[in-house]
Amino acid sequence: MHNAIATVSLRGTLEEKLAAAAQAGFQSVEIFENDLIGSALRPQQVRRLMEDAGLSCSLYQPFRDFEGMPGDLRQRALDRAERKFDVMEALGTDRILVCSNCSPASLGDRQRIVDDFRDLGERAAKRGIRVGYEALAWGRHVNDHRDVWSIVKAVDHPAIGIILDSFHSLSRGIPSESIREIAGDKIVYVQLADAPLLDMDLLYWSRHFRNLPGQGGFDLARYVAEILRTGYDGPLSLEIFNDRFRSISTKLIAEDGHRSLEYVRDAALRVLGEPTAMPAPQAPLRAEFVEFTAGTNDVARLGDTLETLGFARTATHRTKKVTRWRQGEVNLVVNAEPRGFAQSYRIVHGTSICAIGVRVNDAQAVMDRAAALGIRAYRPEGRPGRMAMPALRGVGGSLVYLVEDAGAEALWAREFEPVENTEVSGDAGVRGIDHLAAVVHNDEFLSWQLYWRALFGLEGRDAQDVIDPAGLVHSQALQSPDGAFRLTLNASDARETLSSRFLAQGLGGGFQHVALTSEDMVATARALQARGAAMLDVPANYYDDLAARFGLADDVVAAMAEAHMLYDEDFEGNSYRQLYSRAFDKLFFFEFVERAAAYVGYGAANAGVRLAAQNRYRGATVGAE
Ligand SMILES: O=C(O)c1ccc(O)c(O)c1
Ligand SMILES: [Mg+2]
Repeated sequence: MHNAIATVSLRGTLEEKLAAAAQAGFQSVEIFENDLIGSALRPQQVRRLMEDAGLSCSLYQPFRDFEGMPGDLRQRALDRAERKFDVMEALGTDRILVCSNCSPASLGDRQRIVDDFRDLGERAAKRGIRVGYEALAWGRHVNDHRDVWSIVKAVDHPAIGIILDSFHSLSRGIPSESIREIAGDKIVYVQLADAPLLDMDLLYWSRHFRNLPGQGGFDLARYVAEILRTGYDGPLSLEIFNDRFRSISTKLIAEDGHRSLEYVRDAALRVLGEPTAMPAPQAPLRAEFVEFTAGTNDVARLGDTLETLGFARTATHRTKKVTRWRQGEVNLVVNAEPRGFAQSYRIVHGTSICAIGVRVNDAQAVMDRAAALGIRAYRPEGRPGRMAMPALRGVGGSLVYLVEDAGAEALWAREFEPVENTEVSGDAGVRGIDHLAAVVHNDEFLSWQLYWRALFGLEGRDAQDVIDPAGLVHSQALQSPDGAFRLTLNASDARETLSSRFLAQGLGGGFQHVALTSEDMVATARALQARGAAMLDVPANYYDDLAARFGLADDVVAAMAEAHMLYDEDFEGNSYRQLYSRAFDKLFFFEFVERAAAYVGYGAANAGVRLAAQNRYRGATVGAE
């Protein structure tokens, strides 16, 4: 059992694809026919390249429109197969994929199909080749792996078996339990792909939208578990047709691909209750802190902003220029160190969120799982000094610190000296952190989903397309199963959306806002107003529409308008109330939310209104207009 990847999954020349696959740790590749045909390298040269890189060739594919051809076309198909066997010999592979026939000329007659495969099996056996038959979801007569299995059984030839491809099975909703019928030694090869759940023509969906296990909506853990249950121990291979993958970093996709296979194998073994090579994913218990990096000139200004939002400076770091701000259970850390990670991050991104801390039960187990998934730990370069807690590389170069639950309070006490006589003039009613929102490059949007899902077992919730006045923004929410830790990822191809401006101004992806919980949004709004917090204006039209949509009483709507509050309700009447602060240097802002326990969204219906409001402040600075 090893990790493989089809060359079609990666961008670049065949040489680049092979180099990236080897570098990322794959043991073998599927040579996709078009990649060979378009290459200046002869098959023998490709073989040498693979050997030099430590790769084997586990499959040649696809061989199209073979079975059930009428008249002369039948012999032509068999002759064509012999030519491909020659190529395979030169490439050094003994497995070929025959995908089910899509030709309008093909006949669906079962006996003919069985006879054709028996003929092909005889020819393949003479050359030491195994043929795998794959049901394309849009095959003309055969489009279901259960049909393929019944044909393979009828052919009953040692050189003929089945190839399973998760996309074709799961896009048609074929139950994974059906794999139990298949004999493990008749599975010639396994291809894996995930995909977003779209209501779309199967061929178009498959050719453009496949993605890596852990990036889409299929239950691949169960699919792979059923395959392992048959005793199959051949390669698990990625076959990803994705428009974006064709244009973005080969290295990124190869590395993410390898991670996705480690992740899905681990998840499948867990489904089976079998031992695995890495610790189980641990969902964060909560976001423990958010760390801001601020230059000396910005520290006071940021502090003033935090005070208007109801935070109090409660402690200073014992040895560093770092302060701890609190409100309710929320910890914000402001790092003004003149050297080190926070300072480096500040040089690149400006005063911004440079790290988050997540509370977990067992930090070492998270670090071990990260290592098994190829996620890099952070270790300060050149300054091997003590680190208060372990950290991992996260979005856009920011860090994810791990705070162990059992020692969390002791850690704070050890690192920070309480500030005496803090003037606490009441807060804004904030209790905790509802969610963190990150903006990432569109090219890395799927990469970050995989990171959080594979490492922490977060679950993907509804994807939303949000309308910014300057273009479309894709948003994907991820959360721990119990909702105690929530994250949204946002990305946009349009050049001037708020997300894209954040990326341009901050030179890369990162956390853009922190959503804080309140149990009484009206009181929070009043407290914020009293403290002089700069809040986002919401247009009157919004409130007219709100009254109409939810049938709210005039005085309720008037109170919301007065508070600049956004409101949403799900179909069961569970409510969500939101307020937004103005952005600090246009780089980050705060949201305040009051979430009914059963409300699972993020006020997507309000996002367009919020983005339009933020768009109106373009060019202006807080307090200047
Ligand atoms: O889209 C296709 O034609 C195609 C070809 C080969 C495959 O293995 C596959 O899954 C799809
Ligand atoms: Mg396939």
